[in-house]
Amino acid sequence: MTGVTPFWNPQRPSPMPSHRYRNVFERVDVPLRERSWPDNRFTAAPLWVPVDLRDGNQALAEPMDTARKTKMFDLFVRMGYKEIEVAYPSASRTDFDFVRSLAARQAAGDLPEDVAISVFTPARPELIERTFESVAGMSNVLVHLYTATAPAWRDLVLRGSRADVKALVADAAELVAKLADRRGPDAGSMRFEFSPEVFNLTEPDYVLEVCDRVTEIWDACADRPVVHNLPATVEVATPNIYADQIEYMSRNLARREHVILSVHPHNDRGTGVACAELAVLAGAQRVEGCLFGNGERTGNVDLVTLGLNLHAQGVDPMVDFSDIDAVKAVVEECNRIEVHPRHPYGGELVYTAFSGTHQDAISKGMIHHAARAAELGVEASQAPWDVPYLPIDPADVGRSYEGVIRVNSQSGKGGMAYLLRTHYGIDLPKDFQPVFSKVVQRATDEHGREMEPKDLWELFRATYLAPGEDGAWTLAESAFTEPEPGEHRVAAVLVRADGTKAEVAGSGNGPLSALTAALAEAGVPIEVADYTQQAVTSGVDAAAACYLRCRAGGREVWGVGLDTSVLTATVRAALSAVNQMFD
Ligand SMILES: CC(=O)SCCNC(=O)CCNC(=O)[C@H](O)C(C)(C)COP(=O)(O)OP(=O)(O)OC[C@H]1O[C@@H](n2cnc3c(N)ncnc32)[C@H](O)[C@@H]1OP(=O)(O)O
Ligand SMILES: CC(C)C(=O)C(=O)O
Ligand SMILES: [Mg+2]
Repeated sequence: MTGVTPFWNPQRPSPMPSHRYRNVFERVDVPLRERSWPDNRFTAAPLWVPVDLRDGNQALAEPMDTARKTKMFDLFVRMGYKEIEVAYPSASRTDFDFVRSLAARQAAGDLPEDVAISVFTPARPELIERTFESVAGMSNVLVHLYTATAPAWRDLVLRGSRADVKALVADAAELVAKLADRRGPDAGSMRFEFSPEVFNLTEPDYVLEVCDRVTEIWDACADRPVVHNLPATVEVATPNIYADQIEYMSRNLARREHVILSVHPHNDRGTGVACAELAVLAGAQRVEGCLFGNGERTGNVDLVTLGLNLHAQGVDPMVDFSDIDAVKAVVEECNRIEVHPRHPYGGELVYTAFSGTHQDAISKGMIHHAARAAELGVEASQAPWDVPYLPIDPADVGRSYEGVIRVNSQSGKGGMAYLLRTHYGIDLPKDFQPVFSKVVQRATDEHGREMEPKDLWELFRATYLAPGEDGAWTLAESAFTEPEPGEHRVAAVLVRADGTKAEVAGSGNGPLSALTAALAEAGVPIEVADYTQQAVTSGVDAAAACYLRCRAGGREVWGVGLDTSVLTATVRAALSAVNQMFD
């Protein structure tokens, strides 16, 4: 991209001082000229590690107490996470005590043996020692050591040269190894993780050197592989750059077969998920993140989105999201932060269409899906999913179809027809849908609000059913007979709009034509252009629905009747039309 504005682009320079920031290429040059990640594909889930109880927790205005931490930890276990970062034990008594509470639970056999407990520490001897105290007696522990390695952090925060920072890390790694040895042969198993904080802004040759030194100190081997976790602590570049950085490390790390390559993207540019996904394609085997993306500033990468992105591509995420709302409720309660209604997969509105064309497509897609499941002889929940505009079946994550279509002024006929069909068992004839849709549009334009299914039903009832049931023109008495096969007669008392009565009779080749003949005799002639009768299977208290497209005096109206008997539904539909025509 050049800075020259082409003739077709009328945009002008903004008043913002963009020149103050450096392009990432000036800061990190990854010596990778050919990459394999663009051609790689997902075939299996990486190891997911939730860091909500440490990284997410450190970003909360009110950090979690033991009760909230326990609730979230138990959720992770239920969901199937096998490695959980639980605390920064040297940071606070709360964090330390929480680890001790897990130690007690582990001793009591109340923690699954295959769940590793990770604790986080900076490269400061007294804090490392405190961290080891917190996990005394525990097994299946991961000690996670970190130090920033990027130039600005070396110069401004740690105030040391490349060699100084490497020595700081090496000393800390040695202390970790020593304290682990001191636990003795009977102590439970312990593994190690190292994070060069701000990896993504660190010179590739230097970060490789630091990581390799740690690998050596911790003597990475088949029995005790080392985790190297490469964070995008502050996201600064497009995801392809991060992928290049990860592929470079994956290709060049020493004892690669004994290194578990992990990533830890944050979301400052809003591309944390893309970074994590490309990093996995580039060789990462493990991903740290938080549920719904809580974390410092714009958050850690979102493990819900990552997991369900895999699910949506046919790859098992190996973590249970089948009750997403239960997961969300715990996360919201523990973090005291609400999940946005548009949040991928878990937001309240993400399986909902308000717009007409989307609703039409979803409605058709759902009918097709049900038919396909029947054809294959499988449950709808097991049939291949191809419903337009819904990347996954909401039922996979425990959502009902209730909110999939919601009607407002942006909606069309498909949406309201879907709601009447699914909530009230009423399947409006195709030609009738645009007619009622106009009525709905008028109402939504007027009040500007959403129409819930019950509002829609009320509008339908008031517009079409009420005129046939208690409109101004009524049939006081009626007797339908069939003296000969195919010859139908009706004798009735019609009460006119002004309250006067007329005795009328009519005959025809069916009850409806007999009735229209009688109505014509009474001065309310309607010509039936279309007749649709339908069984109602659920929703309303009626077995039959009748729809009549009627004409009179150059006008056309639809009469609708519902009843347990087909004949009464037909009579009501005719009166519905009469009352709309002759009001
Ligand atoms: C990217 C990340 O998420 S990193 C994790 C960040 N998380 C947190 O900070 C939450 C918990 N932290 C805390 O509660 C506190 O910071 C504590 C208890 C750990 C330490 O508190 P304090 O001793 O008061 O130190 P403070 O927080 O000011 O830390 C700054 C000092 O640590 C040093 N430091 C920071 N990170 C590291 C590290 N990874 N390794 C070694 N030293 C470090 C700094 O250079 C600075 O040293 P200086 O005082 O010599 O200049
Ligand atoms: C893994 C640690 C150091 C971290 O949270 C980060 O760098 O974002
Ligand atoms: Mg982080």
